[in-house]
Amino acid sequence: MKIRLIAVGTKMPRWVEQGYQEYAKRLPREFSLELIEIAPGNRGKNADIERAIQKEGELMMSKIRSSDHVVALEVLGNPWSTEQLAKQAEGWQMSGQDVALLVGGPEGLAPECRQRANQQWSLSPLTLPHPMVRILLSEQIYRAWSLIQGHPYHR
Ligand SMILES: C[S@@+](CC[C@H](N)C(=O)[O-])C[C@H]1O[C@@H](n2cnc3c(N)ncnc32)[C@H](O)[C@@H]1O
Repeated sequence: MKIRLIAVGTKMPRWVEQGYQEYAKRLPREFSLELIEIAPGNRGKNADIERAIQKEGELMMSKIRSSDHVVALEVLGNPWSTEQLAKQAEGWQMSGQDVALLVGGPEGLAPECRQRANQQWSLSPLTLPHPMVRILLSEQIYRAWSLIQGHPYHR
């Protein structure tokens, strides 16, 4: 199974890239995590925010494959425990589908991306900054893999 993290935001600070890579690089090929960055829409002075979200949504949709199992990261999504996440991940593996995890920009995901999602996953009831979401995701995906494998990382 390949997991693709499709996330709004480019040119992240080094600590974000390092934090994300720290866990993503530990995953094996058969449970790999790949990051696809979506350029944020224009939010400059007098910018049309609706247009920015729409543009992000179009770009994100162009990266999702018709065969993907799509999981939208949402504050109000399902608050899976690590054990529940590991069960979900086993189900994703058994389905034979690749997985697309969607992370939105400052105002969240575009409506068509929300509609395309097969599941919604919440990392916390807190609204998190999207760079931090990437790092938490790579750590939790690695933790779920560790749990499935019986690897000592997850105790
Ligand atoms: C700054 S947040 C957007 C906040 C926006 N008001 C919303 O409700 O979606 C940017 C993105 O990070 C992700 N995100 C933020 N907090 C999250 C959480 N607690 N659980 C899951 N995803 C979260 C979502 O994908 C969101 O679209």
